[in-house]
Amino acid sequence: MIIGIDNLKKRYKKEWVLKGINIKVEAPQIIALVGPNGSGKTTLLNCMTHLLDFNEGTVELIGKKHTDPSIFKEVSYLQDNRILYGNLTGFDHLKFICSVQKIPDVNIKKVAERVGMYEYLKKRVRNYSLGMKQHLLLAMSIINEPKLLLLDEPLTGLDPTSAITMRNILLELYQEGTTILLSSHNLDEIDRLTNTIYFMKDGSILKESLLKLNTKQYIATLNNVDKAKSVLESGSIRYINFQHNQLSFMETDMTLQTFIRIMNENEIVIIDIDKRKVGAEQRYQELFEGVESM
Ligand SMILES: Nc1ncnc2c1ncn2[C@@H]1O[C@H](COP(=O)(O)OP(=O)(O)OP(=O)(O)O)[C@@H](O)[C@H]1O
Repeated sequence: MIIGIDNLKKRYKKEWVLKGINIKVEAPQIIALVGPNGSGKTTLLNCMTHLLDFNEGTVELIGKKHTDPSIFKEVSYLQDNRILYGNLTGFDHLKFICSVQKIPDVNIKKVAERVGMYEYLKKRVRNYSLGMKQHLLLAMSIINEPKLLLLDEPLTGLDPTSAITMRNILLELYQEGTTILLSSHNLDEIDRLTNTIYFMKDGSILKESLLKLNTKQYIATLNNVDKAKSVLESGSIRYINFQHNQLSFMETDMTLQTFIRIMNENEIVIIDIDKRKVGAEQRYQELFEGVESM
């Protein structure tokens, strides 16, 4: 098991901020953790990596209990607010990791080239821009060639070129067999990286998250949406409310042919029908911005 999280619960004083998280990952994947501010993403990553204790549940990473210190040979965590030392160079930071983890120094040059920070490797970190710091943090996270890479908001502060570099590196690592779990608010980037998204809200992973993205969604404009809704509800067919005269449905819930047949049988006129692929942004809006789901 690469990630095995079972009923993880965490509270701060009386407030439960993780309310029973379950995640199972058995083969390499890229997974995105998406949710509004305060939904519990950082807390979850911190609990997984034993930076925080939790109240209930278990966490297993790379087949070992998360408290086993030996996991950090194979698991890396790029934290959101990780502290770097201004007076040290990028090289010093990487060298430190190499000595602690007994990684050969030749990896420093290799990783610096890979993330595009070779030119400023010997500069002091206090002279780095936000994006340069993010490069260094990424280099520090991948120098051990981890099997599992956890990243909290890795795209913060990156210009478009750096974001592309980051994306390409993550995709390469995935192809080499690394599992990646990242939190991000950048839904366009997430769409380019993966269609496996866990949507988090108030400390839980939403069940709707299990819907695979990139399935087709149809949006139908109808002469009588209310009637269409009650017909679909009576057949327990899932739909999504849209504008006042539109509703939409996923092809996984009902084929287009079935929809047309049901509308015809009930004398509902289909004025227009549009098709699109469901991306992360749209799914986010449906889940968090009040576009109702049944
Ligand atoms: N040290 C703490 N003490 C008390 N409550 C905390 C603490 N850290 C986080 N919280 C609370 O836990 C909840 C989850 O916070 P968390 O930082 O995990 O959310 P997040 O999804 O990572 O948010 P963001 O997208 O803003 O980074 C929030 O309600 C937050 O206020």
